[in-house]
Amino acid sequence: MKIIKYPKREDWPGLLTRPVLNFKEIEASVSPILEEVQKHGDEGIRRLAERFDGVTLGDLAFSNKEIDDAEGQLDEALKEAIGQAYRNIYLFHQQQLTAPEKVETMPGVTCWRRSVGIEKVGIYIPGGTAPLFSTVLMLGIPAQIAGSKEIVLCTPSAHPAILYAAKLVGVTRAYRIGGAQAIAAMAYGTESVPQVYKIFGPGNQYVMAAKMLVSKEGMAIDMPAGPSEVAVYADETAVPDFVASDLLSQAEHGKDSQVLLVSTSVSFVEAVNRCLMEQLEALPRKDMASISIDNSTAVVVAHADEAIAMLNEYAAEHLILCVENAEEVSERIVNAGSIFLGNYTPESCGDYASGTNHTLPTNGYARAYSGVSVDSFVKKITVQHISQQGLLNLGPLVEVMAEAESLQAHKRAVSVRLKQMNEYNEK
Ligand SMILES: NC(=O)c1ccc[n+]([C@@H]2O[C@H](COP(=O)([O-])OP(=O)(O)OC[C@H]3O[C@@H](n4cnc5c(N)ncnc54)[C@H](O)[C@@H]3O)[C@@H](O)[C@H]2O)c1
Ligand SMILES: N[C@H](CO)Cc1c[nH]c[nH+]1
Ligand SMILES: [Zn+2]
Repeated sequence: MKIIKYPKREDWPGLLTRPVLNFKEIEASVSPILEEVQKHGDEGIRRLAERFDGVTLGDLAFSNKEIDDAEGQLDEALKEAIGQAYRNIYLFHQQQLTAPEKVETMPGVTCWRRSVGIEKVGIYIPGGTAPLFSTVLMLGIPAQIAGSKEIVLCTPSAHPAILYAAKLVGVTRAYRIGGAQAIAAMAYGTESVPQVYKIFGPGNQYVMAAKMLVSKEGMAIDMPAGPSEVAVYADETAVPDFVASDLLSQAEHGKDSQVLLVSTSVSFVEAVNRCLMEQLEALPRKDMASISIDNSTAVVVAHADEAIAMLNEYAAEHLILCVENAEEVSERIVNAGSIFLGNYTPESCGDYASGTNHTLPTNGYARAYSGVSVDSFVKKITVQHISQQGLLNLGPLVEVMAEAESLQAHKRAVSVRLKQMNEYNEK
């Protein structure tokens, strides 16, 4: 792990830049993929799957039989774990649905908002390096709670746990399509894949770039959720072995994942680094090969205030606070996707089963975006009702405002009603 001690303030931006993402280059390779699907539909998808996944696709959709048979291929312990994760995630997300409250802004003028599930949603489930069936729960459960009628799933992996989870969350159609071509299929629609109204889900840099490109063309997306990352802020109350394990857990997502440790203690950082090396060496050879710590950095700062300023500038997807008074410190964090407090709250628990959502903004987007929630799957429609008395109260001031904007037809829509009410009252 690279260790940087007491960097100058002006060096922070360079230090905190996610090093591997060059959006211009990635977009240039993703644009032709989108075009191929737009022009050639299913055939384009098949060609791209051969090229990028090395597979020859027959039917693009998983059959009902494949989905039904998936359950039989999972052992009981995994099914039970998925079941408990489902219940925790459901419980946490269900609280996010709030009942509409009617507000009387003036006597006789009532306004409220209704939440309506987006009817057709597309969820992308990463499966290039690992079959992330937990993501099916993270996207499917809020879609279910929101009341989305059509849930289309795309993934490059045919792992039975993905298909089993898809059935649990009520996916209507599932397709064996991965990468940017999956995003294109759901954005434009093809002979087999229906076009959706909003696309959700994390993925590698190609998937994330594809989502951003189709969003420029008007497709709604949840957020830019690319390669996973974690920042840990730890002091001497933290356990170096635990911190090292958290850093490795996100480095495991791929070579483009970045992990960052911030601390005010040089000796603590060095202890974490030793643990990191020991843990890496203890891994079986095949796992060792898949974890890269090339993008791991530890920064030692002089003061807690500086650490908090740095973390707010970095805006991590996941932020673990293993410091004294972690909850108080968390109140000072304004940019992060999801925060984990204390020595016994590993990020892995949020990744799978504590209840919160693991689809979160990466690459600094946590400055402006939230992670996925039920809100991401609903539209809020405002409704209002004005009684005759309400129009008598509100109408005259609308007439004044419309007149001032030189919009006579707007004014008339009020005047015609006020006039009718006056005539009626005079009779
Ligand atoms: N931010 C989040 O909330 C979050 C959550 C879970 C996972 N993730 C991230 O999701 C990612 C999963 O990545 P993955 O690769 O395992 O699976 P993936 O499903 O995202 O991508 C695999 C697909 O990428 C395409 N591809 C591969 N090489 C390509 C190339 N050179 N050009 C164009 N397309 C190419 C292939 O078609 C393949 O099907 C990881 O980076 C992980 O960190 C993020
Ligand atoms: N850490 C990933 C991004 O939040 C989610 C995940 C899925 N499986 C394991 N981890
Ligand atoms: Zn993870």
